[in-house]
Amino acid sequence: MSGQFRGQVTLDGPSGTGKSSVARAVATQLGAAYLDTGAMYRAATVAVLDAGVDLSDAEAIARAVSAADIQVGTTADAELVTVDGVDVAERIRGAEVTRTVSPVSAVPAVRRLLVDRQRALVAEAHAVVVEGRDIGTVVLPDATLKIYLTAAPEARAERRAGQLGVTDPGRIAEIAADLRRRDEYDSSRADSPLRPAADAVVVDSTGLDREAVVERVLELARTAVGEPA
Ligand SMILES: Nc1ncnc2c1ncn2[C@@H]1O[C@H](COP(=O)(O)OP(=O)(O)O)[C@@H](O)[C@H]1O
Ligand SMILES: Nc1ccn([C@@H]2O[C@H](COP(=O)(O)OP(=O)(O)O)[C@@H](O)[C@H]2O)c(=O)n1
Repeated sequence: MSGQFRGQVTLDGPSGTGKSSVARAVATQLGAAYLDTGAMYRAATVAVLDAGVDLSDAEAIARAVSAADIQVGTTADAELVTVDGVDVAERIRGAEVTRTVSPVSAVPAVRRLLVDRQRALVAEAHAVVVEGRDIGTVVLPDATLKIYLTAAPEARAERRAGQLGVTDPGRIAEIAADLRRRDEYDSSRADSPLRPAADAVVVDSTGLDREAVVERVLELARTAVGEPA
């Protein structure tokens, strides 16, 4: 970038495609803020689990989320996630939250609440990279650049297994089944389903390493603001 980047870059896509790692690197390179909206839905899930509400009761879920003080950081180099003042950065990555997050995030009142907060956080930044499932379609429909990241299911399961330090083939197959279940849930919900925005650039990361994906997104960002790629 010759000057300072100003604008919004959105990264949506299924689990394990590289959204978080790519978004963080791109934000750092652009000198932009970074928002992990998945961490917000995961933190909301912590609040729901701790409130002990019935997971089939959408109203009770929404009440628990709106009663909680959920804070997330907006810088790429440190993960700050708290619920009612308690650091939950590790807990939100655990199996219990991962299993429960899709039903919680399918509740429309939860989405309204968190989308409002996402827009407020983004409004504070001159440049921002935001990752999630509905950022290009719903949260920031006028973003400067929209990326929809995909990768073959096997690659995604292997990456997630690598991240968790899992090598056992049986466990890798379970991880693949979990990813599939969550993606189906996220793609088929009525409110803000996972899908590419009409004007998103689809980037398939299957045969690319992380650095190549980051470079591709940076090129697209330079082009989007009228600089030579
Ligand atoms: N292009 C890539 N090739 C191989 N591994 C990757 C690539 N992009 C990301 N990874 C790794 O895959 C894992 C999952 O990436 P992550 O960014 O958490 O994905 P997501 O946010 O989409 O779930 C991480 O360990 C990350 O370092
Ligand atoms: N903008 C978003 C971001 C996440 N989510 C939900 O939150 C879950 C966790 O998101 P995440 O980005 O942390 O998930 P991973 O890609 O890291 O597995 C997703 O499976 C969705 O159910 C959402 O509904 N909308």
